[in-house]
Amino acid sequence: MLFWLPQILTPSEREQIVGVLRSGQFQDGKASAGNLGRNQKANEELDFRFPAKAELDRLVMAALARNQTLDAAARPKTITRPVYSRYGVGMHYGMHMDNAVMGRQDRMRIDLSMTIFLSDPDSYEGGELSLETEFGTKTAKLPAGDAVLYPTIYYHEVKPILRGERLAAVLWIQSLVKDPHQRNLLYELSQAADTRNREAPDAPETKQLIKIHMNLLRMWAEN
Ligand SMILES: O=C(O)CCC(=O)C(=O)O
Ligand SMILES: [Fe+2]
Repeated sequence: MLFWLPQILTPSEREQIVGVLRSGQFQDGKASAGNLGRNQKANEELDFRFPAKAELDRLVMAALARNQTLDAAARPKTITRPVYSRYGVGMHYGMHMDNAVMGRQDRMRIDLSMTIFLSDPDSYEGGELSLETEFGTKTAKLPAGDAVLYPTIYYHEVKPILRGERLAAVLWIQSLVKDPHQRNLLYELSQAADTRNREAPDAPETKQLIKIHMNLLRMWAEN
């Protein structure tokens, strides 16, 4: 399941990030690519040593932490720091698989990938994120401040930029629930439980839904 998370960043947060990126030091994205992605990757990324990056990371992490859809859809255990990428005209990231495991000392399994779109989609041409799913090719080119969240099980690419510039923040998540199917069932169940809890908080089936949701999550969550 692919999730569209509208306005995960407020307009002012997005502007703050873009403002810092305007004066940022970028380096060749190949530096951070795994072996699998290096040849496909033609973009630039904010230097991880750039002093203002820590402040941006805090801002993004706080935005992720308050997003309830993300919590229900991903059940995050660990979230990487964001990579801030810049694609100018002609840049792209060809078809690749993201690494299944990241980190050196603190290794984490990668279950979900996320792109937060930072540029107004009208300001650049091309630059769609395109995913090869079991339901065919799905593309995302979202309004600035919106994010797409997807299980890291698909080949995907960023199409070449034909005009303008595409800024994005990308990050990866280890979930408490590693099986995408179980995660999706829990997401739907939490939706149903929330809806019934709003409509009929005292109904017996509301209690039942909440109980099943909690106990399935307990059964499937691994720490
Ligand atoms: O920028 C994007 O939308 C995705 C980038 C990507 O696939 C990656 O960094 O692995
Ligand atoms: Fe990727």
